[in-house]
Amino acid sequence: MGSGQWMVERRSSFGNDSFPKEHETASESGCLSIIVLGASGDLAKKKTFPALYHLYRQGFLDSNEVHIFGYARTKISDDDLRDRIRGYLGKDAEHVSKFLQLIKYVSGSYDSEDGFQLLDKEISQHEESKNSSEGSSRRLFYLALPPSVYPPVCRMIKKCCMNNSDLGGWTRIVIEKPFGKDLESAENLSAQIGELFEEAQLYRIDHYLGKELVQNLLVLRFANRFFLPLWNRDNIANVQIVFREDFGTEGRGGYFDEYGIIRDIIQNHLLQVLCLVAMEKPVSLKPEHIRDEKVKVLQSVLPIQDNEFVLGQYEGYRDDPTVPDQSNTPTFATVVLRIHNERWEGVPFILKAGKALNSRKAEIRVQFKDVPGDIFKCQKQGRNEFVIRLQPLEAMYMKLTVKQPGLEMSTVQSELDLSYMQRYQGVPIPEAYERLILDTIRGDQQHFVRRDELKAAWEIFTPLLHRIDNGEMKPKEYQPGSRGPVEADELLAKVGYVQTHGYIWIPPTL
Ligand SMILES: NC(=O)C1=CN([C@@H]2O[C@H](COP(=O)(O)OP(=O)(O)OC[C@H]3O[C@@H](n4cnc5c(N)ncnc54)[C@H](OP(=O)(O)O)[C@@H]3O)[C@@H](O)[C@H]2O)C=CC1
Ligand SMILES: O=C1O[C@H](COP(=O)(O)O)[C@@H](O)[C@H](O)[C@H]1O
Repeated sequence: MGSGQWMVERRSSFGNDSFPKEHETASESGCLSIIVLGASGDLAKKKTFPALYHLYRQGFLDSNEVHIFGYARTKISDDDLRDRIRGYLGKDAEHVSKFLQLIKYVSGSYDSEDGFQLLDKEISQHEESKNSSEGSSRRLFYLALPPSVYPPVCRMIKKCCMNNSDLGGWTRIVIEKPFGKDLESAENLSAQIGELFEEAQLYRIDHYLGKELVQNLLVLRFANRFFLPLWNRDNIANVQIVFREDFGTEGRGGYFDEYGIIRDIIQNHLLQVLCLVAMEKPVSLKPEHIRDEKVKVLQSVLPIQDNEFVLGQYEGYRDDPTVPDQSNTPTFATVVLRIHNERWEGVPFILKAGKALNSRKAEIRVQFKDVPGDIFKCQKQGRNEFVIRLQPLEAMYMKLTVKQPGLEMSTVQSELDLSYMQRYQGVPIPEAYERLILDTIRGDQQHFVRRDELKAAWEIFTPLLHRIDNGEMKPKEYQPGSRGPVEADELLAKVGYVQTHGYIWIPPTL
């Protein structure tokens, strides 16, 4: 699908221009209701409400016009909900308690009209209390719920909770991943939701797109002359996009076992990062132009080869009582993707993700080819590598060979280092959810996954996932706290990644 098919909402304050400009928020005048569905759950408590609190603290949510509603089946009072989330908000008791007063809880089921009619009544009362003219109010529904209930919840919202939008008001829906389990189920989900809402009303959130250094990727690539001529198959040997966690499934074993590491991390978070690393320059920064380019890259990915992936499961994973004893679910995977286009033919994109490994970090490693005609005989010391550390300790560093300081003419591996903590002292880096929720209020879909993008992403992984689901693949066992299965390192070497021995990047200290 091309950009022409996507309807843009009339009152999207920033969606169509390059960078959001703070002053443009002033044009949003109707009162704003933010409804967190699944308010009793883990994501709501740990991410959604804290993000809303931080936006409130920074003045992006004005208490004169915003009200927040929690909705779930659990029967609790407003104060019970406030007590559940208080501890996740911060230490400033006065602001925390003012924020909590903005929250009201409504209990109801996800598939019957009673609860949603009650919710609508509460929202309308809030809108009336703010003298918001009908048609100008804004309603943001955040589905912090398991995907199985998205269709009934969307039907109920459509039936009971829509507001008029004739004076610039809107109703928007934020949907959490996983968006389906394979191509068919994702398309099915998209079709059901698509019958109810326009694409411009749907915000499929992938929180990796809200991370500071992920948001920096397009600037880095397209605003710096350094990178333009180098960013291609002539110079780059391979690209790794890596996610590691040093803990296991931690109480989410039941959820995780149904999905596995490919659906939980690789098909969404890492693939989104790949798109931004590999896509061509968009015509402009309009969301549709960017998303058009992302779709093109995804559609250029070749089928995954049998000898280009390794699956793993950490020892002890099945001890979790919510995980079946015979579970085949991978907690680790390395998958090599090949992009069949002029820029990337022959360059392996290695996506690696694992739970219970030896460290917690997410990074992109762009490894350059060897310098031809090595007069310094320095090639064995390692290749140039450009590393973008997404977390923790956001940084970009470029591993390069320099003369060893001193009288001798010898070479050593060193780095050009842009560590954010040192370079941007005192500048807070916003949480991904904070930024993305603000985008939804502003109507900027740039950092959200479009329906055709989602389809193309599932097309890449569905054949492999089906083979895993059918029990055709047995993951290799690895020790918790290790690098993962040794076969994964062997695969890396086979596709051309050259590990630098004896060099470790040490984040600078203040
Ligand atoms: N937790 C996390 O860190 C992350 C979560 N996500 C995604 O966000 C969404 C919410 O996640 P999370 O908060 O962890 O999920 P939870 O399992 O905590 O579910 C959220 C709420 O949904 C209701 N619920 C749970 N199971 C069902 C069910 N089978 N049928 C109907 N309602 C149910 C419960 O509320 P009640 O019973 O009160 O109605 C629950 O409090 C999911 O799609 C998840 O994949 C994405 C990234 C990270
Ligand atoms: O979506 C998910 O992400 C988290 C990791 O997020 P991060 O921002 O801490 O890197 C992961 O733990 C979880 O399994 C997954 O569902």
